[in-house]
Amino acid sequence: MGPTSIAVLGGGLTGLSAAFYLTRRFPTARIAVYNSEARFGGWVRSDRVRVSYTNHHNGKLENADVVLEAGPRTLRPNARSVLELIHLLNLSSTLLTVPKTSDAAKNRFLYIPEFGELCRLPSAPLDFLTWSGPSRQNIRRLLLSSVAREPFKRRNRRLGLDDESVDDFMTRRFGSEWSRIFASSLVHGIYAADARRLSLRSAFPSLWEAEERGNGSVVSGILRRSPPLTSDEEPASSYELGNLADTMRDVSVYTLREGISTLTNALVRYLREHPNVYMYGGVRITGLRINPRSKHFELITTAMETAFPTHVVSTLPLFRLHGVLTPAISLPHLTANTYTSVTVVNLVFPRPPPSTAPLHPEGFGYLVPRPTDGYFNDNNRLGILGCVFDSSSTATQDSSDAVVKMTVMLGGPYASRSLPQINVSDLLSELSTHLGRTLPEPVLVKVHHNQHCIPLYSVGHLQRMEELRHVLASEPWAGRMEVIGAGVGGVSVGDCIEAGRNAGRFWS
Ligand SMILES: C=Cc1c2[nH]c(c1C)Cc1[nH]c(c(CCC(=O)O)c1C)Cc1[nH]c(c(C)c1CCC(=O)O)Cc1[nH]c(c(C)c1C=C)C2
Repeated sequence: MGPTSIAVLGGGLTGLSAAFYLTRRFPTARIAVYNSEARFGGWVRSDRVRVSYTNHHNGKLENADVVLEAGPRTLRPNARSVLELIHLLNLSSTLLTVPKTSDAAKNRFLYIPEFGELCRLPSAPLDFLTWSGPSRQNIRRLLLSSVAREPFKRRNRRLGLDDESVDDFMTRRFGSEWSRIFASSLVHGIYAADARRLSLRSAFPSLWEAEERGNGSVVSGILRRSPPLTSDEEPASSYELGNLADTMRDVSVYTLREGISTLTNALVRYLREHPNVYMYGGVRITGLRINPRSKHFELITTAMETAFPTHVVSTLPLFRLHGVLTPAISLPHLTANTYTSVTVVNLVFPRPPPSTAPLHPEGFGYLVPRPTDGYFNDNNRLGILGCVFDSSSTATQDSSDAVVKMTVMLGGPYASRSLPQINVSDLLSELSTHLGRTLPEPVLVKVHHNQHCIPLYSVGHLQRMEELRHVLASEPWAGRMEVIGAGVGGVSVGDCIEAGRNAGRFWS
């Protein structure tokens, strides 16, 4: 029987996207979205904030309205699911794009404490010829020697190995120093996690495939032409993009005028206006069971009588779903992964006059690799994972360019340091060391502690999720409940929306 009443558990990006596409797929079904917080949107949180301060150079009172993000801040144009949603929700006019040729797109930095300065990463192979900066020899040695030697290294994947950590994979192919510096930084920027614990096949499946394609060499595999679409990939033509494919030509990243929340707010508006959709904000799920005789779902919440949906889409973090299931119907592997917590600190500074040095080089920002002796030493006291130079890419959101905004991310694998209490003067002093200049007093500091915001896919995650899907397809679930979202299959905005887009695809 097709769904007549669908419960969507979770009102973050995945839950809202799922509800949106379910209204299109099952226009007559009753759809209820349950969100534990009164505010929908989950980790996506953009705020427009007014800052007022006295300009010390001319004594004038200055005002600026700036958009600050507590979660994702820029989007990549290759995620078609995001573009489709922007098109379908009529948000194209709010797009702000960053061209591939801009400094924000080309200049990415690492802060490697041993080198004591920001090191720009090459953005193209020919960059090595014109590359400048005091650390270039060190980076060139590290980057080039390992990458150039890799194709000549013998195949060294152990027979029968079906997953390993990102760090083990990178060390095997490129060496331990390369892995510690580059792989750990990349993993900090995406997963805010320890590369020694993250599953390569879940986080970077294309590298695993490249190694196979390159007969053991990742570099050769990348240089070889990619295979055609795999059977579970959607052809580009199945997305309704309007003219967004053209708009996104030569775009590196993009955002929306009022920030990424523009998307979640528009979804909430659409769903609230839809007659068959019921939005329950500030309502927690406390229990989910299946009546053994009728086989109907029984959903117990903090707000209302028990609900009896015919179908359920759970977008809850897996450990939360585990907490609401009765033991009789518990599902496998829901507690196998831990979730990472990230403290996000938005900083707004007055822009220094043009005659003085800028606060930071133009660019995307920088990442800090794992310290040589791990996460529990004193080299990175505050547990800084990286810093984004927001003004380089999203200044067009703001009412004035008299201010500079940046965001520092802390915590993740430095677990014990990701505490909500941040000592701002310690933070500024550490950032000043990274940037090689003394930062002025910020005119605004905003701290968000994102507790358990990103799942850490441990080795074997893909296999475990396959087993979970298998159990959900059999009795008593019989395919009537789907478990989707960042906890299962991909942490990016595109992955979350894609998962929502596919919700209920096989219900008829
Ligand atoms: C709250 C902090 C987050 C950290 N990672 C993510 C969030 C929301 C999720 C994430 N970040 C990136 C990706 C890659 C795919 C994508 O959709 O772009 C994902 C899933 C990459 C990324 N990391 C940072 C930025 C600004 C971007 C996007 C732009 C780009 O790749 O050019 C910065 C950053 N994020 C985190 C840290 C520690 C960090 C540090 C500078 C954790």
